[in-house]
Amino acid sequence: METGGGGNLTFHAGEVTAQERAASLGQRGGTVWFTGLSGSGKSTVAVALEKALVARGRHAARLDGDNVRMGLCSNLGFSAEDRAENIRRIGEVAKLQAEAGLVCLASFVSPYARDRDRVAALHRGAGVPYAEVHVAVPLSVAEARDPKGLYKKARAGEIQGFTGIDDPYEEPRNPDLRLDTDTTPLPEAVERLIALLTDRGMIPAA
Ligand SMILES: Nc1ncnc2c1ncn2[C@@H]1O[C@H](COP(=O)(O)OS(=O)(=O)O)[C@@H](OP(=O)(O)O)[C@H]1O
Ligand SMILES: Nc1ncnc2c1ncn2[C@@H]1O[C@H](COP(=O)(O)OP(=O)(O)O)[C@@H](O)[C@H]1O
Repeated sequence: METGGGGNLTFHAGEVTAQERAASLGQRGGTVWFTGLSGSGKSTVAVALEKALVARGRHAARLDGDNVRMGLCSNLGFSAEDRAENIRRIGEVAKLQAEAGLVCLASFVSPYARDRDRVAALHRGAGVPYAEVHVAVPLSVAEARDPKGLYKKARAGEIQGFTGIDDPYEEPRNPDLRLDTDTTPLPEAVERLIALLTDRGMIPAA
């Protein structure tokens, strides 16, 4: 894999172990990757989970599609190549946050399984806890919600390559959790996520 630096880079390790960091912070941290159609509820669920975690004295941070595309990824569009680069960059940032001991909540459409699998492999290769959550609703539900009016624009031909309309969404084959937000109320989704985070050792049991 191209690593940049013309082969002249050497990783500089720190002297704080993951165990020492976890003891200092009171949690191990990790990445929760939310994937799903626009309007499926990724951001809504991540915001509620972050609030619940912080209320419990846990350390969490969010990375969110629109927000990241306003800064770190402002040079990227929505072609398959740009989406791959978007997810690659965010995967690296999520891993850095998780290695620093945060519970990183990453909410991205991330429609391609290959891009998601790379992020999962990046974390697993470094021994960083990771969970993939499919925030799932039928397209008809996402389109009826249309919180930003984007489906309407896509149907009118004002946006091309919109996921679910004229661009693919590859459903996760084996997610760690599937949340059907048309039938799962938000508080129940948060409870199930806290149980998942605890099970994966990202946060200690209450
Ligand atoms: N063509 C197209 N397809 C999908 N989504 C689009 C598109 N154009 C703009 N938007 C808005 O951008 C948000 C998705 O950005 P992501 O970074 O999550 O996309 S991706 O993971 O790189 O596919 C997405 O945000 P969410 O609605 O929060 O998912 C949309 O608001
Ligand atoms: N149980 C639920 N969980 C999450 N969102 C829900 C739920 N029920 C209704 N919604 C609504 O669905 C919309 C989801 O929008 P958003 O969170 O921005 O989705 P995404 O980040 O996936 O694009 C919001 O308007 C939210 O209020």
